[in-house]
Amino acid sequence: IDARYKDPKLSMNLRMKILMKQMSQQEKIAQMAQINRLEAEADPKILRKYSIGSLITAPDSPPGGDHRATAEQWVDMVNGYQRWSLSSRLGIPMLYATDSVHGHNNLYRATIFPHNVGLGATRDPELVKRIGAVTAIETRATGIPYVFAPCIAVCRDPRWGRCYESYSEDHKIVEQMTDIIYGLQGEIPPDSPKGVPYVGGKDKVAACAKHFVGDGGTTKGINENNTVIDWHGLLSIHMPGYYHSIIKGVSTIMVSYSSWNGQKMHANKTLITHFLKNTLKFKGFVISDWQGVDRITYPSGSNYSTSLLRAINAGIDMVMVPPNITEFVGVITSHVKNKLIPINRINDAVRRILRVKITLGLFENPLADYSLVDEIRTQAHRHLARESVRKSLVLLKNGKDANKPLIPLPKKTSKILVAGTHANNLGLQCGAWTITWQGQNAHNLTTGTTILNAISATVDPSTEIVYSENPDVESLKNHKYSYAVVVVGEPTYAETAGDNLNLTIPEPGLSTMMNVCSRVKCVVVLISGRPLVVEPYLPMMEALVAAWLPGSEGEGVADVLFGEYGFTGKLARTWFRTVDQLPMNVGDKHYDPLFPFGFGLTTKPI
Ligand SMILES: OC[C@@H]1[C@@H](O)[C@H](O)[C@@H](O)c2nc(CNc3ccccc3)cn21
Repeated sequence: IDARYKDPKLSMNLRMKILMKQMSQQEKIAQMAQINRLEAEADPKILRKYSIGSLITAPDSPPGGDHRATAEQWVDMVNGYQRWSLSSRLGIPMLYATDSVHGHNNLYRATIFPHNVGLGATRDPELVKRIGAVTAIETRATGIPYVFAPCIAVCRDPRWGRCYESYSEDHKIVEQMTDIIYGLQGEIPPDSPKGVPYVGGKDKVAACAKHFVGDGGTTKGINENNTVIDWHGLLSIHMPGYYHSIIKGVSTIMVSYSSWNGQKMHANKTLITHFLKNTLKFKGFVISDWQGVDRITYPSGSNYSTSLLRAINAGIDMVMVPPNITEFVGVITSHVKNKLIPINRINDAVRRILRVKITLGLFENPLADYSLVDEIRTQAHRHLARESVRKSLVLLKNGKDANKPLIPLPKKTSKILVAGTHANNLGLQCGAWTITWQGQNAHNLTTGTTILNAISATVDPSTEIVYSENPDVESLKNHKYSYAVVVVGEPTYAETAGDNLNLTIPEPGLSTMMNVCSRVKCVVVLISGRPLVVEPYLPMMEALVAAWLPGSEGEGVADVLFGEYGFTGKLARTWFRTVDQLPMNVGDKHYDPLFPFGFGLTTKPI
């Protein structure tokens, strides 16, 4: 074995050449697989037998299945797999991946940031870059060098279950927010060749711009469905985020489950190879989504061999969770033998994968250590998340009489009511992709500060706080509350589970809001992944705040409610009146929103 490919003193191209020359065809093909870590857990020897390219922490599979696993346990788990990979013939390190889409959200105690819908409302790319840097540190602290972020979808219909993963309906905001890549990967040096992946250091991670392309433009927001739009529309709305990500050195790009004008993206050679690789000169690797190859056919997996042939020839370099590694290698080997997949397609894919691994320094530092575990959930990280929450909240109404604003709320008063399902529930305020894929309606899902905790910590000690998730009408008669904070909103949801055609405020939150606000001067804090139907209830609200999915640092909500800081957030999404107006986006000819794109009342800090 000529092991000089492990020598960081050699050039990237020389190292790749030396390595590829020695790789068997089977070892090349196995590099194109990203297997579910549970497959390797069941039979770790496959990591020695095949030179498997990558492993994924499928959502809901923390170390030992323990959702409260410590950072050290994550490091030990990742290193365990890596040692098996290093014991393979050529010892090519595997690339371990996870979804850190709003902080390292699979890690218990990690700092959880607002989901992208809130970050778009901050209009602050510099803030988002800092969020990327913290996310990289907390992810690397667990030994993981690759994340499936940022999602740069341009959500054009809030009925889409993933709309909260999109920064905005306006591609210009999405383009700006690709600055998160500088935080995740490090700032690409100015003399770097365009389109080439860049990762700058052991506290940085390889990023993944997703989901290519048009994921946010499907009909009625139906997840994984069809995006009907002409070439100009696709290029001007859904594509610009990818130019900007590539210029900023993004290492990988994930393909969308959706179709463009009836053609599955996972089989679209024109867009993946001719446009992304040849026209935009993207030099990192293209990865499928989970079973995205299987879903080329309906039912999923009904003709895996054909799906795999079409996906690889379309230009996909790495396949996320093939059914099993043996079949994956077998099927592709036979397609190559039968001249259905050209060997230079395999070589192109492997070169791209190795380029990212070498850029990451994975060969010289394949094993992680505990050196960053004390960087998790530091005060500095919590303060950044709290700042993000403050800047993401949008004040939509402040006073039935605009001359008598309710916010900033007085800290010192006799008695206040805090009500609502979302007032004291960390799981609900973080949303999905938190500890578990779908998230959980659980108070102590992870560590953090609920909105109730934050209010209690902010008001004057002499102020009495009454907390009731859903106060009964009796208790509201002859009340003595100076005002009420009513925190209600959506359940947690991910992907198709979040598709919703009516977008009403769910019960019991709606009733709680009506019971309280018809009797007590109230500010409603809406915890949601998108705009919801509020027009009929506006008159009874004294004030209304869109808080989106703020994450673990609930103090950011109290900070602006009580005037520690002023409201500055601006809508990054049009707030419709009724769902039959949808889709309705800024710039449309017929535009009659309840609150327009860019709307947001401001307040002065006290
Ligand atoms: O988690 C990996 C990817 C994620 O990065 C994509 O954005 C998303 O489309 C996506 N969906 C799944 C499928 N969901 C799943 C949930 C729990 C266990 C296994 C798979 C995986 N992934």
